[in-house]
Parts: sequence; structure tokens; C-alpha cells
Amino acid sequence: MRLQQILRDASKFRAVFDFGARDIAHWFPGHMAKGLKQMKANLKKVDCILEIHDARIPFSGRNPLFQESLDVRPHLLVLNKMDLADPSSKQRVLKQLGGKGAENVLFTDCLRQRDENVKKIVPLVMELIESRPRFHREEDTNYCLMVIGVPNVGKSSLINALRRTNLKKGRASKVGGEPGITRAVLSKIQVCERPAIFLFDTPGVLSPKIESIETGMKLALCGTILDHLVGEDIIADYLLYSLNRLGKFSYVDRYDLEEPCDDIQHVLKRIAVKLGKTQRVKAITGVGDITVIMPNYTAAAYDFIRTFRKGQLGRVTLD
Ligand SMILES: Nc1nc2c(ncn2[C@@H]2O[C@H](COP(=O)(O)OP(=O)(O)OP(=O)(O)O)[C@@H](O)[C@H]2O)c(=O)[nH]1
Repeated sequence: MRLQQILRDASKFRAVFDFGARDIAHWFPGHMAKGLKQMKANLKKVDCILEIHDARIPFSGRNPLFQESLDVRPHLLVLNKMDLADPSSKQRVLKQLGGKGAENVLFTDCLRQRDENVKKIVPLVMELIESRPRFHREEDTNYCLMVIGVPNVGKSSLINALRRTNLKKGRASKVGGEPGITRAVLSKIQVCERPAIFLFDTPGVLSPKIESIETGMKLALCGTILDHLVGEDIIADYLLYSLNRLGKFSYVDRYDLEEPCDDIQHVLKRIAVKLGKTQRVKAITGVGDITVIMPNYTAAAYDFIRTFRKGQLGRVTLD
């Protein structure tokens, strides 16, 4: 009965998202170009590139400049935050990435204490390095990796997980909930003793030009762009659109809605009421001023987005 209802509702959902006339140029801060330049300058010391990206957006928002300017070394793509992505999309993602030339791919959840795929990184990296000549560094028994990726995908967390796994050491890299935490450019960190492996942690570098607003919106939803630059209201609406498009309806029960709904104002109102996020607003009427209780839409939008990012609206692959 419920499934039938959902299928009937599917035809009511938006087929495309209306982004309006948005200017996305200001979503991408200027310090990123400098980061990329410094990364390129250090490339000759690097044996292998470890590119980290968010498993929820395996195709969107990977910086094409990484490919163009850094793709001269063996390359391992780590799709992190797999605990938040839809596990049923794995095979499709691997196949599509393989078609685009990314053959070495691992899915990780680096917040988990003993993630099996984090353990596979060092052996796989060594295999990749040893399969190619190491120009000018044949005698050097120290290996050097460079960690690259757009902001907030978990580069620092992965470095800490590698240290935890291979050195039994704690944190070396500061982890942050907001994009752009790693600003100290190219700190060199040891992640393994035998073989001796070091890596350069780099600041998150977004592409200076994002291919579409939709890509920008997916990056924003995954927390790689500061929310206020994009606007919580539109991110929340894009989230609702995405959940409906992908048939992820757990928000219906969570927020006591009667059925899936494509109207963000209605959903936010229910979230605000359920969470007690209301505000008193003075209204002027013909018979004098009165105080009315209004839903706090901004607070509700913020909560909706945060709940999604914690994985509490289900595991979702946006691409
Ligand atoms: N659910 C989940 N969260 C993760 C995972 N890895 C990292 N995070 C969280 O994602 C946020 C960003 O992690 P960081 O390690 O600081 O990311 P970063 O890429 O170094 O960020 P920048 O310094 O902005 O470039 C933090 O809140 C982490 O706790 C993961 O595998 N799963």
C-alpha cells in the first residue's frame, strides 16, 4: 500500500532542479590556486598520488587540474566516507571510473577504527610504485606520497587512519568539520616505518571552474563548500529534490510527514515544529500588533542538511 502510494507520488516530484540564475564564481576561494601551484612544485619528490574524494559524489567535483597537472605519477583514488554512500552503487561506480581511466580505486570509511580498505592502501601503493621506474630516486628507500583532494573529503582523517593502522600512532593532521581546515601547505608526515613512507598533506583545492551548478550543488551538499556561500535554503531544497529523485524517503517518518513531498517550505515547516525551532515574530494587523509563532526555516534547513551529512537520512550516492 505504502509502496504504491510512493510510486504514485513519484510522478509529482520535480524532474529537474531549477537553479535559477545563480553566480557560482564566488563559491570558490582564491587561496586554492596558490595551493595547486605549491603542489606542482613539489611533484618531482613524489612517488605516488593519493587522491581522496567523497564516495557520495564519485564523478562530480574531482578537480580536473589534478588530472592534467599531477597525473604523471601512479595514482590511487580513495573514495572516502563510504559509510555515507549507497553500497549498492559500488559496482556501477567502479565500472564507470574504469572507463574514465581510474583503475586503482578503494572505498574507505576512515573514521572506523579498523577499516579493511585503509589497511590495503600501503600494500597497493607499494605495488603501484614498484611497477614503474622511479626516475632519479632508484637508491632512495624512502617513499613519498602526495595526498590531494577537494576540501573536507577526509584527507586529514585518512592520514590519521594510515598512521593509526601502520605506525600505531595518533593524530598528526588536524581534522575539521568545515571545508578549508588544512591551510598549512604541504606538511610532510610519516605514515609507515617499513617501508618508510612519508606523505605531503595538501590543502583542499577545488577546481577554479566547476562544470555546472549541479556539480557545485552536490559539492555543497557534501560539505566541500562553506554553506553560507551557497545558501542553506537552496542546499536544503536540492537535498529534498535529490532524496526524492533517488527514492530515499526515510525523511518522511523522521519528520512525521504524511507522505513524500517535493515542497521544501512544507518539509522545513514540519522539521521546525518537530524540533521546536520556532521564533516569535511581531505582526501588524488592523486591530493592533500581535505576536505570532513562525517556523524558523533557516534553522530547520540547517538541521535537515546536517542530518543528511551524518548519514541519518540513509546512505546516498548523489551521482
Ligand atoms: N562519515 C564519515 N566522516 C568522515 C570520514 N572521513 C572524514 N570524515 C569527517 O569529514 C570531515 C572533514 O574531514 P577532514 O579529515 O578534516 O577533511 P580534509 O579533506 O582534510 O579537509 P580540508 O582540510 O578542508 O581540506 C570531518 O568532520 C571528519 O570527521 C568518513 O570516512 N566517514
